Amino acid sequence: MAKANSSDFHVLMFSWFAIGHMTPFLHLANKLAEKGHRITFVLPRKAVSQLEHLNLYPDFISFHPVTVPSVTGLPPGAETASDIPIFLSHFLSIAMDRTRDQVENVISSVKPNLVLYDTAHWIPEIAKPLGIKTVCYNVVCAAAIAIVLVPARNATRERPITAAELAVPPPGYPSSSVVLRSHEGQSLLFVTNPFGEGLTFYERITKAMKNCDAISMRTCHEIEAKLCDYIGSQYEKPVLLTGPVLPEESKSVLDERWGRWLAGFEPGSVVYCAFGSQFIFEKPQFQELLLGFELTGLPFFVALKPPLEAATIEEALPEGFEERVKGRGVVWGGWVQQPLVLAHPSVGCFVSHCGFGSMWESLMSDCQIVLFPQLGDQILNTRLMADELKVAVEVKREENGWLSKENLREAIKSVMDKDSEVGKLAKENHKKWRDTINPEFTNDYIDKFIQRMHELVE
Ligand SMILES: O=c1ccn([C@@H]2O[C@H](COP(=O)(O)OP(=O)(O)O[C@H]3OC[C@@H](O)[C@H](O)[C@H]3O)[C@@H](O)[C@H]2O)c(=O)[nH]1
Ligand SMILES: [O-]c1cc(O)cc2[o+]c(-c3ccc(O)cc3)c(O[C@@H]3O[C@H](CO)[C@@H](O)[C@H](O)[C@H]3O)cc12
Repeated sequence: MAKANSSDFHVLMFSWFAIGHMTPFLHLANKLAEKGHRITFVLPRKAVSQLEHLNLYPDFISFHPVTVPSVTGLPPGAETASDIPIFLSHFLSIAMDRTRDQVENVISSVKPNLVLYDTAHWIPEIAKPLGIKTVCYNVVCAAAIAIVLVPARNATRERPITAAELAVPPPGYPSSSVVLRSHEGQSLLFVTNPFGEGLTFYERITKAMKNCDAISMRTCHEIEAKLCDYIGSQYEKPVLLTGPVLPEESKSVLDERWGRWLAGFEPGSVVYCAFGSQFIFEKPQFQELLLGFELTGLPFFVALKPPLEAATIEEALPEGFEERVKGRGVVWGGWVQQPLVLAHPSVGCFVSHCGFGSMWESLMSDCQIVLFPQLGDQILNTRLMADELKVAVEVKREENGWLSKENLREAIKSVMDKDSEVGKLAKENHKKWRDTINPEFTNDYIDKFIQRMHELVE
């Protein structure tokens, strides 16, 4: 490929069919577009309308929809991970692989300078013969890759990884604090389960990283330097960091009904809770969580999917809950504009699963942060936030993983009570990090990333 300036540099993006992946890819597309690059963003048809409002540069970023084929095991109409329970992700990855011909056609006709992708391990097989460079862009923390998705683990289908193995980091892993506690290895056992035809999750992601020209990550040296270096040495590849990549502006305003409701409370008093685009609670845990919010006595705004055993939020609420919290608590089963909710002056606390997207959004907000991680990578994000940066509090679990309403209340109180030492410390540390990750800092990361991306294609 010929040398290209920003104005004629064309990037094609193709990420895992999940809102938690496509959203950070699109944030990066916006930053590249801001500096004159053109982007073709290939994504499931249905996701176009879900993400359109985040496209800040429609003249530079074109969405190219692909048709997600029907696959046995995948519910009809499912196109992204939000449409399915997590245990069906394997079928979605089969569907993703079956879009290969469509993706190949777009790549051949667009002839981008570079393809940025994740999960679709076959992208380099298409791009390389056309002389197009590829970058595998990871939107989970570096720790989540380094702890299991590296050649040093040498996991195979025939010899699935065990919880005991996962309790010990791989040889050379450079952190003693961002690790899994003994029972937490369980949450990563899925990596040697099938994830696409003839492949495990481990094989798929390690292949995606082995075949690319460079690995990229949505993180920064200031938080994960050693882990990024470890990944670079494991794969023997250059590692390009993009930094946190969050939009500074938004095209939308907060829905009037939430804006009006939140405005009825004191500044910094409302507790907001959300668990990302995929996670679904079981009903008993869902109800206990709500009872925990009730116990705090604080106003709260909970945005969660209805639990597994219920079709609607209303039918899943604890007995008498609605009357008891009337006027100070809302439980909403649909999508909310999370970044705008976090930016609302009345919101003072964010209770989350610590998905990587929510992690960065919480770090950039003014809110106190309470974490209750559910899946493997979220546990490591929580270690970063609560143990390394000390900006958040993790809710204590019972031995069996259960979150009690009392423990949730304690965690929230510990950051929201004016006189709490824990709360003061978290607030101070949080402020330091928010000040560090300022627009100049994030812009420098993007400039460096762009420079290295251009060097790669020269
Ligand atoms: O109601 C909602 C829920 C979520 N969101 C947005 O959806 C995104 C969710 O992404 P998260 O990474 O936090 O969480 P998800 O669980 O959806 O993502 C998943 O895939 C990406 C990984 O990095 C995460 O760690 C993993 O949990 C965030 O940007 C959040 O602001 C909303 O805007 N409204
Ligand atoms: O839970 C996870 C623990 C871990 O150590 C690593 C990952 O990595 C990824 C990942 C996915 C795709 C990539 O290209 C790179 C990394 C994880 O992603 C989540 O996997 C789920 C699989 O069931 C999927 O449903 C979800 O949408 C992905 O965000 C998780 C871990």
